[in-house]
Amino acid sequence: MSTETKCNPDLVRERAKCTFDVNELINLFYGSEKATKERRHFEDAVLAVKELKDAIPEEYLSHKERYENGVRKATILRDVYRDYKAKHNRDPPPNQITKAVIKDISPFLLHNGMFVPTIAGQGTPEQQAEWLPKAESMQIIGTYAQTELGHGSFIRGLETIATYDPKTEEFVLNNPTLTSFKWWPGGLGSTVNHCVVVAQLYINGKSHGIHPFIAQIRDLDTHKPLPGVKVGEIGPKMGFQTANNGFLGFDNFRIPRKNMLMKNAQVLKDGTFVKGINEKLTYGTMVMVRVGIVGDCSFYAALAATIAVRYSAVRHQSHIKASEPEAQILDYLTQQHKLFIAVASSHVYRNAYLWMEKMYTNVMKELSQDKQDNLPELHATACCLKAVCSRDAGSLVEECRLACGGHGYMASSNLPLTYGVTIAAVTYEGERTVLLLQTARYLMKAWMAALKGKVLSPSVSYLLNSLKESKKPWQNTPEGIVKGFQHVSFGKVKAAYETIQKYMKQGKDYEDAWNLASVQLVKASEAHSRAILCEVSWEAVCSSSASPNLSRVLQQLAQLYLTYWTLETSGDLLLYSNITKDDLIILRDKYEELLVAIRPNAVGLVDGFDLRDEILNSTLGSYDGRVYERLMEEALKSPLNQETVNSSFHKYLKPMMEKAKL
Ligand SMILES: CCCCCCCCCCCCCCC/C=C/C(=O)SCCNC(=O)CCNC(=O)[C@H](O)C(C)(C)COP(=O)(O)OP(=O)(O)OC[C@H]1O[C@@H](n2cnc3c(N)ncnc32)[C@H](O)[C@@H]1OP(=O)(O)O
Ligand SMILES: Cc1cc2nc3c(=O)[nH]c(=O)nc-3n(C[C@H](O)[C@H](O)[C@H](O)COP(=O)(O)OP(=O)(O)OC[C@H]3O[C@@H](n4cnc5c(N)ncnc54)[C@H](O)[C@@H]3O)c2cc1C
Repeated sequence: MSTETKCNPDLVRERAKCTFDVNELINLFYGSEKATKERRHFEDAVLAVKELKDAIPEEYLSHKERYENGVRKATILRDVYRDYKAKHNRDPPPNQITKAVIKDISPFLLHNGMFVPTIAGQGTPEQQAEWLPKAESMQIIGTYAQTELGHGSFIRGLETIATYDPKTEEFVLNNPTLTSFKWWPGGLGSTVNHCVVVAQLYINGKSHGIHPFIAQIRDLDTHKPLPGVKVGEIGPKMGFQTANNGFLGFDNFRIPRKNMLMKNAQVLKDGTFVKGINEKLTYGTMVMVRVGIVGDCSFYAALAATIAVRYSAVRHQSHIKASEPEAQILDYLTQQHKLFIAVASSHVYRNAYLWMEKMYTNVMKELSQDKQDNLPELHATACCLKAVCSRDAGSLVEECRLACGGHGYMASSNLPLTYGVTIAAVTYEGERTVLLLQTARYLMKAWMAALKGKVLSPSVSYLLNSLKESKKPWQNTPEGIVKGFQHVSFGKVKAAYETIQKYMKQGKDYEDAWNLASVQLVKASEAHSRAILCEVSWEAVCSSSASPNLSRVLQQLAQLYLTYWTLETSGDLLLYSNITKDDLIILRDKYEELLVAIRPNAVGLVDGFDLRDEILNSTLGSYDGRVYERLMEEALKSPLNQETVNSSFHKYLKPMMEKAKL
């Protein structure tokens, strides 16, 4: 982090007021002092590589140049990772330094994030031994090719076909229609030479559902598409410009039998199909990534909050009192209302991620012992938390951007790009509504079990408690609010269930009744997610090892999250819990008191995310607060400022002006 010598005086004053030790917060957020040290050490090593610095901002490059620059930097970054591993005999610590280097999305994201994990998770030990060393050392580069032009959400409807030919012991891959073309996979455009292709398996004319296959699609020397492969890039998007998303189609393209990833289902030499213990295990990589996305949401909320809070401390505009100098915009309560929820939410998502990671690890361990009891709970929880956190995080980033006024609209603030990247997660790895409806299936089953008095899984056991406790009076405490959200979820689950029953009594079949109740079902899933987020984050804060000074502030943040959402969803609470109008008025006042209480620590709290200037990549958010100087410095980098008179003056403007004289 930079020293404070050249710091903006407002930021110096803000840091002096902080009531807790920022380093303690950093160490708590990232796990330990050791973890902080190692992460910073690795970040230093990356940032020391001169070739990773951009000569001009990426926004001035063409689509093609931007991609090429992304690949260039991704390969250098990969060397730094490899060298670190060789020197320390372990992977680099978790870090976000790729953001300081690639800025947008790495063309290798899908290689590291899904190609390698799919081989590890879906391959037999022999398949892992064949492909993992090559993939991990980047002798081969891959992606995860599942989505097609015609189908993304409903993956049983995928049209890519893998037909088994027992004579040659090969699968023949085909994309028979335009809609069957793979569309979206990151890196597919021009980077990868391999992919995991998800395709419908046919043996002797019989369909056996979708399965993952490894296909080499480009020559390793020339990088030309292999015969029978049509591949390309899909063009510019809202973000993800350097992710190199692509399309892919096969025409009678043959791969050996051993290229079907066979940890779950298998195809024997003679074409016998052997079912796996659970066909949904084929969806395993998606579950893992959904868990990871909750962690990403914490990062993006922290990044946007750091930029907007620091900027708001430096920016002065208008007066609170006419007799006083222009106020820091951070002193306006409305500004605090916009920003502090982003700071609080980052902590909430972080705690939810750590909680989900534990659940994921436990279930993976159980699956390795052929125990699947907790898989449905993992799937349902990962679906709804991914759906709710990604949408909330996108809205928080946008609110932070708006809170920076006009300057938030500048690319150099890094808030527009951050919004584009954050909001993509609402769609990828399972579209929001579709995932919430998956959770709703689980909630309906849990509700039916609750009605029968059965024991429920931990994440839904509150449904049983709520059945018993619904008449207890409301309590205006954090624990009481958590219970309140559980009552809302309980009420919405019950209402959705009863709506389905109502339609069925009217003669509708279950599927139609489900569709007619689906707005309520989605809302029930959202309420369930909110109840989990509130409970998990409050418990994490209560059980944290923080010092009293830090603990006080973390509790304020957690309470801010609870009261913010109580006030946002007060209608639901009035409907489904025993909260009263008077309770809500008390909580409204409490919320405003919390904003005021957090205000002196706002800059300390975002410093506690420990995001370096290079990661923030923002004129508005740097540690030293030199906002106006950086805005001007960045503007001067515009190619239009590299010449006094642009040629368009002579070509167009002058002729136009002269014509106008005639
Ligand atoms: C912990 C460590 C974390 C480390 C993190 C690392 C992170 C790395 C980051 C990397 C970033 C990567 C960037 C990603 C870029 C984007 C990539 C992509 O988008 S890839 C494509 C993603 N596509 C999707 O997500 C598709 C969404 N659709 C589906 O998943 C499915 O079609 C569906 C689940 C919506 C429906 O499937 P279907 O087979 O039709 O099932 P049913 O609805 O009929 O349900 C039947 C039954 O199955 C259960 N089920 C469904 N899925 C699962 C599952 N994954 N696991 C367990 N069980 C599952 C479902 O609940 C039903 O159960 P039932 O008891 O019958 O109700
Ligand atoms: C930036 C980005 C990167 C991506 N990277 C990859 C990748 O690397 N590999 C890959 O394979 N894919 C990738 N994808 C694709 C992504 O996984 C899909 O776009 C996503 O799963 C959504 O599917 P869809 O586009 O078919 O949306 P659709 O399902 O067509 O959604 C359109 C609308 O229909 C609604 N809808 C659909 N089904 C239902 C239903 N059953 N009930 C109610 N409403 C429904 C949705 O709610 C939504 O409102 C990426 C996508 C993006 C945006």
